[in-house]
Amino acid sequence: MLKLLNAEQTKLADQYTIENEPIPSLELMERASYTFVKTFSERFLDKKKTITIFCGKRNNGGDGLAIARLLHQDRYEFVDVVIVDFSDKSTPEFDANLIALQQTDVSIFYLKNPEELEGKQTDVIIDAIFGIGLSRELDQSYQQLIEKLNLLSGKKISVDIPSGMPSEGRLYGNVIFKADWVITFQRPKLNFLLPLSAPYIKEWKVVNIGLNEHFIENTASPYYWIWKKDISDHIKVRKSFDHKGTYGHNLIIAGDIDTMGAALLTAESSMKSGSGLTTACIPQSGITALNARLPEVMYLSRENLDNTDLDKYSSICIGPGLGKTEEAKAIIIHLISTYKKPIVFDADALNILAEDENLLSQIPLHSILTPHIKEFDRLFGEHHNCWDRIETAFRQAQKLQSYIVLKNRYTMIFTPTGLCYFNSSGSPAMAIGGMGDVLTGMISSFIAQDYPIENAIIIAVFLHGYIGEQLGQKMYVVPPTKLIKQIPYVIKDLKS
Ligand SMILES: NC(=O)C1=CN([C@@H]2O[C@H](COP(=O)(O)OP(=O)(O)OC[C@H]3O[C@@H](n4cnc5c(N)ncnc54)[C@H](OP(=O)(O)O)[C@@H]3O)[C@@H](O)[C@H]2O)[C@@H](O)CC1
Ligand SMILES: [K+]
Repeated sequence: MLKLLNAEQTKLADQYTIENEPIPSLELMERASYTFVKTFSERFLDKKKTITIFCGKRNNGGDGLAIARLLHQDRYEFVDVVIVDFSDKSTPEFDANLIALQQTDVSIFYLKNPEELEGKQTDVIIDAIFGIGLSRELDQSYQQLIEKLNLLSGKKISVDIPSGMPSEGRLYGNVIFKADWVITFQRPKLNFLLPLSAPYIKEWKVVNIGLNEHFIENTASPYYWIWKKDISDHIKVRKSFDHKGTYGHNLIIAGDIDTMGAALLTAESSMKSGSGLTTACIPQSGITALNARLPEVMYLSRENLDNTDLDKYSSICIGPGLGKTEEAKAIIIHLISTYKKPIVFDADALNILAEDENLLSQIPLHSILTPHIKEFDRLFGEHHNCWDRIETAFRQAQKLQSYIVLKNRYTMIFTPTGLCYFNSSGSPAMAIGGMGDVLTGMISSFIAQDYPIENAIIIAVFLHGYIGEQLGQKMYVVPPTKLIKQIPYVIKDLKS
C-alpha cells in the first residue's frame, strides 16, 4: 500500500529529501525534469515537432526551463519557451535554470499579456505554469492565458499537475489547463483520483523522482493507494487437506421475480472467488434459472430464511436486485436483529437503509456498505462536490463503525478507523449494469473465506478492477459474466 500525500506533505517530502539524501534543491529539480523528459521522449519520438513550454516563475516553471534545456540537449530541434511574466516574484531554482537556459540557443519569449499569444501554433504544449503550490483562484490574466491555451490544437502535457488545479480539495474555479497527459512526480495527486478532474485530465502517469520513501510512508496521511503487489501478498495459498469447510459459507440474499440476473451474478462471483459454499436466498421463481446456470450454488427459500440459523453462514450479503418491497425491508430487519457478524449491504438494501436512519444505525459492527455516488447521497444526503462527500464518508464510516466502499473509477474504501484506500485498478469499459453485483459477491466471498474484513474488501475491489482493466484492453465493454469467468484464473495467476 502506498501513502498518498497532500501538497503540504509533498513539499515536506521534497524538503526532507533535500536535507537528508542530501541533494541540493536545484539538483532535485534537475532529477525531476530529467525523469519527465525521459518519459516524454518514450512517447514523443519525432524530434522535428515544435514544442512550446509555458513556464511560470516558481518551481513548476523552474522544471519547465530545465525540461526545455534537456529536450534541446536530447536533440529535439524546435523547442521554445514562453515565460509567463505576470508577476515579479521568482524562485532561486527558476533563476538558476533561466541562466542555464540562456546559455543555449532555445528561444525565450517573455509574455506580459495573454493577448500576445494570438496566432501561436505549436505541435506540443508543455504546461509548467503552476504546480502543487497553487493556493488560490487564478487571477484574471492567468485565467485568460489558460483559456487561450486550451483552445490551441497541439498535444497538451502538464508538468506535475495541470495549472490551475489544486493537488487536493475543491477546485477554485473552472479555468484549468486541459491536459492530454500529465507526468506527475512520485505519487498521483489526490484530485486526479476524483471525478472532478475528468474534464481536465485525459491520462496521467507517475514517475519516481527519488523522494525519500521512508519519510513518505511515515507521514500521517489517511490516504492510501492500493496496487497489485498488495493483493498478491495477501491472497492465501490453498493447502493440502483443505476442504470446502475451510473456505466458508456465503449467503446471498438477492433477486426478485424480474431481477433474478443480479442474484445469479452475485452468487456466481461468490462461488468463483473461492467461498467453499455459496447459498442463494432468492424467490422461488428463480430456482430453475439457478439450477440450470449455477449447479454449484445451493438454494434457500425466502420463506425459510426466518427459521434458518444464520450463524452457520460465515458471511452474508444482501441487496442486488432485491427490490424495495416491505418483504425486503423485513428481511433486513430480521438480519440486523439476529446476525451479529458483518453484513455486506448493496443496491436496494442500501436504498432501504437510506429511508430508515434508525435501521442504518443498527447495522452490525464492521459491516460493509457499497454505494455508488447516487446511493451514497441517498444514504447520507445530497452532496455537491467530491470533497464534501469524502468528508461525510470519513465521518459516517467512523460513526457507524463500518466500511464504506464508494464505487467510482478509483473506488474509495473508508474504514472505521479513519483511513481511505483508493483503488488503482479499473476501466471505463466496466461501466455497465451488473458490475456492482459482481463486486458484492466477491467481497462477501472473501469475508466468508475468513480474510480480515479490510483485506477482503481491498482484495475484492482491486481484483474486480484489475480483471475489468485487462478485459477492457480487448473489449469495448466488459460484460460482468465475462469478468466473473476470469476470477479464479486471475487469483491463481497473481499468487504464482
Ligand atoms: N525542489 C523542489 O521544491 C522541487 C519542486 N518541484 C516542482 O515544484 C512545484 C511546486 O513549486 P512551488 O511550490 O514553487 O509552486 P508553483 O506551483 O510553481 O507556484 C505556486 C506559487 O505561485 C503563487 N501562487 C499560488 N496560487 C496562485 C495564483 N492563483 N495566482 C498567482 N500566483 C499564485 C504562490 O506564491 P505567492 O504568490 O503566494 O508568493 C505559490 O507559491 C511542483 O509542482 C514541482 O513541479 C519539483 O521540481 C521537485 C523538486
Ligand atoms: K503544471
